[in-house]
Amino acid sequence: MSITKSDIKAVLETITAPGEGKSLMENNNVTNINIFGDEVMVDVNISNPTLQAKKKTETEIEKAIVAKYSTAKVKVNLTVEAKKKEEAPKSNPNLIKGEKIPGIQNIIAIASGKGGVGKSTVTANMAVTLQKMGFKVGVLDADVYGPSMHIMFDVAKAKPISVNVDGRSKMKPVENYGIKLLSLGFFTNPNEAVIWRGPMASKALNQMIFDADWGELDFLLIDLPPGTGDIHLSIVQALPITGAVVVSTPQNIALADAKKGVAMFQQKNINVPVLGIVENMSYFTPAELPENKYYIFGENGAKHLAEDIETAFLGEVPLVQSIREAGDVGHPVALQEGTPQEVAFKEITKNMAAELVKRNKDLPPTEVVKITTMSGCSTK
Ligand SMILES: Nc1ncnc2c1ncn2[C@@H]1O[C@H](COP(=O)(O)OP(=O)(O)OP(=O)(O)O)[C@@H](O)[C@H]1O
Repeated sequence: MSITKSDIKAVLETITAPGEGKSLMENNNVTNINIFGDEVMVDVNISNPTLQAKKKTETEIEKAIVAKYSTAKVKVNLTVEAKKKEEAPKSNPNLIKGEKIPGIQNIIAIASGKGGVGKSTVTANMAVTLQKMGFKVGVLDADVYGPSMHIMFDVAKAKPISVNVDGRSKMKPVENYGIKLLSLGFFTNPNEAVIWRGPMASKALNQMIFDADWGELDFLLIDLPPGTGDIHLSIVQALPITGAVVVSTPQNIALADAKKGVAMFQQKNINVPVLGIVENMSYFTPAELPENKYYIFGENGAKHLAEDIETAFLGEVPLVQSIREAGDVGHPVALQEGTPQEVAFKEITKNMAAELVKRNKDLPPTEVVKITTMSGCSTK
């Protein structure tokens, strides 16, 4: 039986180049196919210049064709050419346009300048609240320093399985409380310290986004690592983020770092809209004195910061024991009904969604940020 071009096209329909999101055929990566008897020559152009991406694409093409047509002698001519950047609209010269990830409507990054301010707690509870509002929600734990989302969702021992989607093998997110979750924590040994460098982290995250079976999502929340270093730039560089939420306590030292976090997203070459600031641990309320408020870390600090830097203030979360306990046992407080904590997260989430609607009306989609000169994050 002789091999035809349409046979080869059908095989190439099942392969995706790393980071492209669509099959080689759908994405117009295949520029030419020539067949002489058993010899099959495929010309492919991809936009990811890493050696790994090139090797992976070549090998997958060869393997897939030979698996179907065992006598085929396959030659892949692979070239790399970054896709041309669309011009930003004239009225908004600083904005970067971009491509969305198929099936995922909004990617929200949750960040904090300082560590331990409750970024993961806010992410988990915002995810639960969005799910209760009827949205389809996914969470990606990108905290390279200490992933915790698998614990907060009570799936610490789970491992994502591999599933076949349209002939392609994909990672299936673990699900609990109706929320899909992928975490770097699923792939690391809890007893071993893992040092992720920027390019490694963004590669792992790329896979967790593009090679995962997220299905249709209204929201994908990304729990970023604390801080504003190179690793953040690598992550932001790898993903088309719709908007960012910055979490801070009212304490001066945390606020100074939160300001840096906001500034990072607002950098000209990153340009991710900041949807607002959440103030966590605003005041302490003991369970036995629910009317009392003790402003341990200062009062209204994040509210004032939001005013200063003209960013929305999304709301405050009190410091209460039940929030910590709920996180530890893997049952976020937002799952409760009618408690002050649940109401606080509902308010914050509604405000975030309102800011997002404004953002989506006013701005074009954010492009995967392209940074070429930043030291230590040479992922491209
Ligand atoms: N409002 C709150 N009330 C009580 N405990 C809280 C509150 N917010 C967070 N915590 C607790 O504080 C600790 C740190 O919170 P969390 O892990 O969410 O912070 P983080 O900013 O994500 O930390 P990291 O910098 O390690 O990523 C956790 O034990 C959490 O349960």
